[in-house]
Amino acid sequence: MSSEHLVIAVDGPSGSGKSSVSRAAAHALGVGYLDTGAMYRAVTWWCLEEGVDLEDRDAVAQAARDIPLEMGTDPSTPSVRVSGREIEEDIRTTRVSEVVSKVATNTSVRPVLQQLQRDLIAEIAGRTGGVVAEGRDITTVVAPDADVRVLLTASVEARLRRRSKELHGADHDDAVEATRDQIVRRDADDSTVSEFTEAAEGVTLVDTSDLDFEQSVQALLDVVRRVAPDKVPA
Ligand SMILES: Nc1ncnc2c1ncn2[C@@H]1O[C@H](COP(=O)(O)OP(=O)(O)OP(=O)(O)O)[C@@H](O)[C@H]1O
Ligand SMILES: Nc1ccn([C@H]2C[C@H](O)[C@@H](COP(=O)(O)O)O2)c(=O)n1
Repeated sequence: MSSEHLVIAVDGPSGSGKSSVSRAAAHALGVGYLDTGAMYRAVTWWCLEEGVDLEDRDAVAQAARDIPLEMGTDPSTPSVRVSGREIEEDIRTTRVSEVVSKVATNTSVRPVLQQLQRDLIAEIAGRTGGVVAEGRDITTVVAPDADVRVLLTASVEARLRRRSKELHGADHDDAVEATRDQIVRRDADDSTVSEFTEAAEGVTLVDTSDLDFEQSVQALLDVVRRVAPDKVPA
């Protein structure tokens, strides 16, 4: 990327650790953070609140244009606001998770949010000296010219175990099965509109299947320091 600021793009499948690892890396680097999945979730939440039919593609695209959305960009205090109301917790509920792919696979919505994400990436990077932006299409569509582009992945088994621990506090077989829809079905739906299973040209693959959380953060930071040493804040 031609700007003087450090732009890091991270994509990956559900439960790979994109959000938590990207947030920790942004914190370590002292730069801003953008969770683009939270933007699809916020539009979904707003449509449910406003009674917009998620099957009505044009109405949902209009909602994506109209939503009074404010994305928090401090990696230590994630925040998503709509009309001034904090909805960070509301957008993580099963009610939203179950249907968010309907919004994310709406090809009239995607260009609206993608442009908003490009604008936010430029604004955050200018304000904080850099940004880690994560999602499914950041390395390929939103910021293909980012300084550092990483596909953060992990095996389906590892991702199911992680999400299962997060949602159910356990990773025994029943809990893992209860989590399958959140990982496998959602990835299948989402991958119809974005490529996040294989690293595109120039994108570094980081497989965290056998890494713990701290090691995953370190692996991402290692790539950043190797690929863009001159832009890493002192
Ligand atoms: N390397 C790791 N080892 C163990 N647990 C991890 C690791 N990376 C992330 N986690 C944990 O896995 C869970 C899922 O991580 P996270 O929410 O960051 O994934 P994600 O890729 O952003 O998922 P989604 O796209 O569905 O939001 C979290 O509880 C997180 O703390
Ligand atoms: N750049 C992005 C970010 C997210 N999505 C989709 C994938 C999910 O269906 C939904 C929520 O994402 P999550 O919070 O689970 O990472 O949004 C996308 O299509 N493109």
